Amino acid sequence: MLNQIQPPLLELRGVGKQYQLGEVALDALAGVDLRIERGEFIAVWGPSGSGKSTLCNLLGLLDTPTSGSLAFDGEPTARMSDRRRSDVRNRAIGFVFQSFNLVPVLSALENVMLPLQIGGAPERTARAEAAERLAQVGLAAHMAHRPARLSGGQQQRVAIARALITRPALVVADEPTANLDTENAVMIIELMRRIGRHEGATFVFSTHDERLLGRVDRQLQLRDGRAVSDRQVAPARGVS
Ligand SMILES: Nc1ncnc2c1ncn2[C@@H]1O[C@H](COP(=O)(O)OP(=O)(O)OP(=O)(O)O)[C@@H](O)[C@H]1O
Repeated sequence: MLNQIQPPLLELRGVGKQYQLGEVALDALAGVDLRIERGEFIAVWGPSGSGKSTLCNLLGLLDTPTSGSLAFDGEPTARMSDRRRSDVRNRAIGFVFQSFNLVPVLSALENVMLPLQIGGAPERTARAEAAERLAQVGLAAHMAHRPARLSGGQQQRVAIARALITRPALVVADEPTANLDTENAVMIIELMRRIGRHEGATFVFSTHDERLLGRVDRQLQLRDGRAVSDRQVAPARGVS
């Protein structure tokens, strides 16, 4: 039976993030109301300085709002201890970064294994699951390569495999295509979309590239720290 009372994956009410720069207070985000459900594929877009990274950091529980409330899976983050917040982050959230952030001395396979090993999984299990993930992103033939031997698009695919290895409910990707050419950017977005759809994971990625917006289900536009438009462009998939 459908569970009608399941809370949204993320719920933001009047969220603000203010930075104090000497005497001056800067509102990087102000009054953001947002509900994100399981299985959504969302682009956060807007010009430089509009608050995309700040929002990604809040959604990924890397940072906390200075006003308003944010709940992850129904649990208000304001009531989470630092320890609890990092537990939730490690268990339920994967990250993809603009500059890939792979460990240069490790192979693609070892990079993808890392989150499982940090979580205490036996090496054999981690190795098998990482191999499966790399195959899923089309890199079965590149598992032994170190990042320097991979193209930017391939490195980002390794990073996606790494973000997914713990089967997170949410993947937050801050400008994942900023260092890629258009062909690779489209490939990365399509890959995230396909995997999100297949596994019911929620993907939120930020971009300033409007050409990518046609490939998402929902477009959240930021300007000067405010959500100025929130468009559902494809039916929400949710998770059955
Ligand atoms: N740690 C910080 N300290 C002070 N101000 C900050 C900090 N982080 C961000 N800001 C400011 O907050 C505003 C929003 O920044 P943010 O990085 O979220 O925007 P963005 O849309 O991601 O920009 P970009 O596309 O250039 O990455 C900007 O004015 C920025 O200068």
